[in-house]
Amino acid sequence: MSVVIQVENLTKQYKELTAVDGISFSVKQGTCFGLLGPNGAGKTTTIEMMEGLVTKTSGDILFFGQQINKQILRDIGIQFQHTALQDFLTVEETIDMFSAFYAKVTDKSTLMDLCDLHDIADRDHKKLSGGQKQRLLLALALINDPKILFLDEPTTGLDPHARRNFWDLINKVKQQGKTVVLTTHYMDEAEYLCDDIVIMDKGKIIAHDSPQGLLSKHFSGAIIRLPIENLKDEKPEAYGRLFGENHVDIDAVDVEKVISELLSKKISLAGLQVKSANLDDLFIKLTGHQLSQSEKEEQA
Ligand SMILES: Nc1ncnc2c1ncn2[C@@H]1O[C@H](COP(=O)(O)OP(=O)(O)OP(=O)(O)O)[C@@H](O)[C@H]1O
Repeated sequence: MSVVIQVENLTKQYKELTAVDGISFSVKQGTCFGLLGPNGAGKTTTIEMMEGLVTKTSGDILFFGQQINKQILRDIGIQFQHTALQDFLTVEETIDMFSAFYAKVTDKSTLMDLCDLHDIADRDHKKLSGGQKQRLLLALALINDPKILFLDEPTTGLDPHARRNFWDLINKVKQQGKTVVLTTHYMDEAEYLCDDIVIMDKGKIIAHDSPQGLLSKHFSGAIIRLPIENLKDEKPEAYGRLFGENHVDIDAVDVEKVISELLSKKISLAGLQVKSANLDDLFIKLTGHQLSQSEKEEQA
C-alpha cells in the first residue's frame, strides 16, 4: 500500500504552549487513520495543519511526496464539525450550490445514493435530523471526488443508530479506495472504522498501531472489574486502575489465579465482571483518564 500522507516532526507552538510536539506518522492509501486523545491533546490542531487551515510552526506534511499545493487541495475533502449552510435551501439545492464551486464533481445521483439522501432531497436542510445532516455534510465533503477525506468528530452528538449508519457509509467510502483521516472521541468508532490509530496526549503521540495491535501490545488475558466497595478499607490503586469512581480494573493474565487471590484475602466477588480489553480500557491505561460523556458532548 502506498503512503498518501507523510507527517514528519510536526510542531505547532502557540506562544508558550506546544499544542503539537514533534509528531511523525504516515497514512496509507485506502485506509482509515484515526487520531484519538482527550480534550486538548492536539488532534484538531494536527488535522487542521494537514488540511492546510492552520500554519505549522515546524516539520513537514507531504501528500503523495509533495508539499500541499493547489492540485492537492483539489484532491482533499473535509467534513467540518460545523458547516454554515445557506438558509432556505433543500438538500438537493445545497448539493447543487456546492457543486458549482468545483470544476470536477461527482455525479449527483451517485453521491445522493451513496449518502442515502434521495428520500430527503426536497427537505429544507434546517429540518434534518442530526444523522441526516451529517450525511449531507459528508456528501458535500465528497462532492469533488477527493482522494483523501478528513472527518473531524463526525458522529459526536448522534444517537447510536445514526452513528452505526454513518459508520456503514464511511466503510463504503473506503471501499472506493479513498483514504480517510478521522478524529473521534469514541473508542468503539475508532475500533470499528480505523485500520491504524494514533493516540495523542499533550501534543505527543503516546501509542500508534492497528486497533488489534494496540490491544495485544498493552493487554494479555482479561480485565477483572470489581466494585471498590468490595475492597473495604484497602486502597484500590494497590489492585489496579480506577474505572470511574466506583470500580477498579485488574489486568489478569490468569483470571482464576487473581480470583483465588481475592478470595484468599476475603474480598467479596459480588458484582465482579470479567471482560476483554477494548480501546476504552487502553485509553484509560495510557492517559489515566476516562473520556466522560460530558467531555464527548462538549464537542457537539
Ligand atoms: N488558536 C489557538 N490559540 C492558542 N491555543 C490554541 C489555539 N488552538 C488550540 N489551542 C490550544 O492547543 C491545545 C490543543 O488543542 P486542540 O484543539 O488541537 O486539541 P484537541 O485534541 O482537538 O481537543 P478537543 O478534543 O477538545 O477538540 C489546547 O491546549 C488548546 O487550548
